[in-house]
Amino acid sequence: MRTIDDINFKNKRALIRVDFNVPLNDKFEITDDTRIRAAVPTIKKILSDGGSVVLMSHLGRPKSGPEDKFSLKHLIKDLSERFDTDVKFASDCIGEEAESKSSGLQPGEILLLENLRFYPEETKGDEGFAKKLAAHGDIYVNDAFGTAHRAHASTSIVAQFFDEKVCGYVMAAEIENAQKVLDKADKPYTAIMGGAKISDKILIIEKLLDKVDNLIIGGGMSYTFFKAMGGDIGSSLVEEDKLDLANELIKKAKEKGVNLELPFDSVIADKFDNNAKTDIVRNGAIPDGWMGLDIGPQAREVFAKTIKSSKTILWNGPMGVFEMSNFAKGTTGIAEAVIEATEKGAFSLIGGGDSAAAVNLLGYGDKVSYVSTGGGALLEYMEGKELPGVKALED
Ligand SMILES: Nc1ncnc2c1ncn2[C@@H]1O[C@H](COP(=O)(O)OP(=O)(O)O)[C@@H](O)[C@H]1O
Ligand SMILES: O=C(OP(=O)(O)O)[C@H](O)COP(=O)(O)O
Repeated sequence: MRTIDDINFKNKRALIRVDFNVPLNDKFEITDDTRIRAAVPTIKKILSDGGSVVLMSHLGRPKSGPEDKFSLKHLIKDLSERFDTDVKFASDCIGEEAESKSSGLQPGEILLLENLRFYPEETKGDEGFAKKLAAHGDIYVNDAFGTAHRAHASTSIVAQFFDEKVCGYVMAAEIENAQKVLDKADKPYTAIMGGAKISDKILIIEKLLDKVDNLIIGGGMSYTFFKAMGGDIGSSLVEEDKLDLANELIKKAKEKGVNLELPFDSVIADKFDNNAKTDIVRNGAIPDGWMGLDIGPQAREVFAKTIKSSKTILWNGPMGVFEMSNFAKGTTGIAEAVIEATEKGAFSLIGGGDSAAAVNLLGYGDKVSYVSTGGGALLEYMEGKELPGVKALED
């Protein structure tokens, strides 16, 4: 795959697909800038060549058109400070305003486009929409590893409109690092999955069962499994149409001799609030009106033991709603076990927007082997899949 180092960007406009899907608090402040920080060297190389930069990204999962909370305008101040320049902004990613701003860019200037997902055409991979995006640049750069598993207009379809298409430094480094584990994972190999994007990530489990010795499932992901086994989960997060698949996966794990660990207990709450009333109960026995928001103390202990005896660890998805301090113990406990294993020589790979945020928030970012900007993308790569965002650069 060609990289930005193969190109001199002098007087060229680079259209860069970045993954600036960063967590924001209720004041729209960035709470973890890992994904932005990661993209800085790519942007700086292009600017120092004498080129200009058009940045495009999604933020969150807007359902129907523009929504203020998903606007990329919230990132302008951070980017302007970071690059010590007035980053320009187009309040629509396509159309006259955006085109006039991108065509008027001077060397050294940066333009940020509004959230691509304000158009359903983005996730549908619409060719007409991709062509309009392509008009913003002379060279296409994909540096959005975190979104490389999506065959969307800006991550994959757009590439066909460029003679020059290359990957940025984030993409190159992520692939190189993930490849190392894919080629040789020392055993015992343990995958830890959690988080909230159940419908996406549960599909990855089957393939991972061929690779790992232990599979730990915690966080929001676990309740679909408990419901599938006939347990009571109250109003915990669940993916109703994945119950059969969950049972199937439990069976397959047994057949393949993989040690599947689900959390024995949960910290439950009577509402989705840090100040909610809480209790600790056995999983599968959550009363109506209560929801599981973190793994419980017994689960922490059992999971930690497995993790500490592992030689390769792949973790995506927090064990609970770590953003609220009362539901962060599970994620903290697991992070500490991962660090202990790493200190004893294990290779630990942690990925995902929120997982990276959790690890950095705890100040553990430099104590694990590698923090990836991708969660779903990393898991799909580790399952052996070709990522559409990477394939589009090779075609
Ligand atoms: N039990 C739970 N109930 C609801 N949300 C949860 C639960 N456990 C974890 N989460 C949420 O999952 C989110 C992260 O999920 P996900 O996007 O899949 O991870 P990542 O971004 O690391 O790939 C976090 O915001 C966290 O609050
Ligand atoms: O946050 C992301 O993925 P992740 O939650 O797997 O880390 C990426 O920005 C992709 O977002 P998407 O899962 O809404 O396509």
